[in-house]
Amino acid sequence: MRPFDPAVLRAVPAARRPLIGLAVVGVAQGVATIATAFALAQLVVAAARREPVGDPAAYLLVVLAVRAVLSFVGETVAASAGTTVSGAVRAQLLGRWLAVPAEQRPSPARAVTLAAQGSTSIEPYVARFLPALVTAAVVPALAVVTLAVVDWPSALVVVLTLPLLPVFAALIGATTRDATDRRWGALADLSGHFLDVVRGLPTLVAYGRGERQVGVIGEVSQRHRRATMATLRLAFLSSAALELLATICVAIVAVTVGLRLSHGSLDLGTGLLAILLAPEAYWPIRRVGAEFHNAADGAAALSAALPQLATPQETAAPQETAHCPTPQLPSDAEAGEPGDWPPSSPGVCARGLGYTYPGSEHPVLHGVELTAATGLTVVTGPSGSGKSTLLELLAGLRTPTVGSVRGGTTHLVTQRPFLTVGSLRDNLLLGVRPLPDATVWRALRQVGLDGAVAAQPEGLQSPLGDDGRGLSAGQRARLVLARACLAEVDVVLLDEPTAHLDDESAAWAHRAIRELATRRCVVAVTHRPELLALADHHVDLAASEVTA
Ligand SMILES: Nc1ncnc2c1ncn2[C@@H]1O[C@H](COP(=O)(O)OP(=O)(O)OP(=O)(O)O)[C@@H](O)[C@H]1O
Repeated sequence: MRPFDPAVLRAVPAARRPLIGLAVVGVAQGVATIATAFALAQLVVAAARREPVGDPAAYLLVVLAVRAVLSFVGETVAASAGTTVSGAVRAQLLGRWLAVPAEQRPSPARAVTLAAQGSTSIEPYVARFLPALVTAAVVPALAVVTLAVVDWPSALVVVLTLPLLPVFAALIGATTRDATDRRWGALADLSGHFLDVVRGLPTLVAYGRGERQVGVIGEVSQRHRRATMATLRLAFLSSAALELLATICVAIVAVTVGLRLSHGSLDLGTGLLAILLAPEAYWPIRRVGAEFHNAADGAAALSAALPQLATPQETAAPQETAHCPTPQLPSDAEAGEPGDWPPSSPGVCARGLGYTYPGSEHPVLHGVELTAATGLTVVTGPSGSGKSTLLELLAGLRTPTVGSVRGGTTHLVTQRPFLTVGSLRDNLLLGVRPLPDATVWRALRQVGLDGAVAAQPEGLQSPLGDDGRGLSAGQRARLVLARACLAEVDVVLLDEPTAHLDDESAAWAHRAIRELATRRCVVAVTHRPELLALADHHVDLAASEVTA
């Protein structure tokens, strides 16, 4: 975890302008700070010597006005930079995770933590810590150079004592890093556990195990609380330590200036300037130390996000590849090289397909051959034989360990299809271009859901809760089947589309799938013999062979 990693500028292009803006304002504020010390010293000297104070006072007012304007601009630029960068990181993370195969994505718990709280914590890091870092880089240097010109003994004291602050800050930072890492680990555990519990809550309640989770979540939360309190204790202690050290250093400068003033070896103006400039050399570094604790989460989140935002890793080359003919059955002679295959060509083809989950030693799929064109291809096999994995490979969500997949655009209906808060219409057209109501009703009719939707007072505009709340499991299954019918893709992949349906609803759905297969390539995983009976092609993963 570095205070600032320039890789951010490469990985998040949207961060460049705001961060450059922060640096420019920071330098201008540094110059204005030094000018204020000069103006104040002049005014005090003029007043002490009973000289006219009009000019120095006007000069001071102008400098203070400039500082006020710069401070306003600085706060505005910092606030906008914070939201811009944190929003850009979140958007880029989500875009990247959607673009890469599942095995290159972080675990759901880590992804949720990084995209939600992690990205949010980047905001204070950019808005508060980075401006402090710029000030710490500019103001002390300007103060020391100015001191060296006007009063070199004071400059010498500052140069000798100033490095103590970063050294202390670095020592404290190293301890904070461990505490922050522990906190992040506890937070990821908490998020992951909470996500699992919320997902499995209906099952846990059904089996009377819901209450037990209260204790488990309580225990994980306590771990997170303890880690947070440890970080806070460190933050308070380190701020106090840096404050004390800086105060002692300024006092040393002040005492030496005072002694020389009383000896008459230093004039009032120079002594005053030295006393005004000395704190300016220390406070920016103190502020960095204080802000670092507020921003430690953001810095940790950014360093965790940066590798994810790096240029896409080369996906592992398949160990062996096989020629994949066009699935426009059945002529191999018509097939070009795989690279010649137009992406929008209907159908999908897998050759010598094998897949091993990361971290596992045993392949789930091995040597699967499948060629599917317009029509219905049914995949069967015992539970755990890799049917869902095969659909994810055909959809391009996973990269085959062995073999190759070629195919047109796909629409995958998983066993846990995504339904979101919104109207029925929104959910039906999710990921589909806007379509007229008549087309939507036709799709609903095909799956036998038109009656239930028409019975709702608001029809297609009827609201739906998160995860399809408001519909039965069977209605949800038919809704996502209707959505698949509306999707303008080459290949529709269905994972047990009628698993939760009664026989009558299943018959509706089977008819809809059969109708869809007259114009699309449909690959359906099922345990239902009725759907198998409608298939044009059959892939049995138990036997790992194709029968027509
Ligand atoms: N994310 C994962 N990481 C590791 N192993 C996994 C993962 N998902 C599935 N598996 C394993 O891969 C195997 C095949 O799983 P898959 O879900 O593809 O089977 P399936 O044939 O669809 O089963 P079912 O008919 O019960 O739905 C199983 O042994 C499962 O434990």
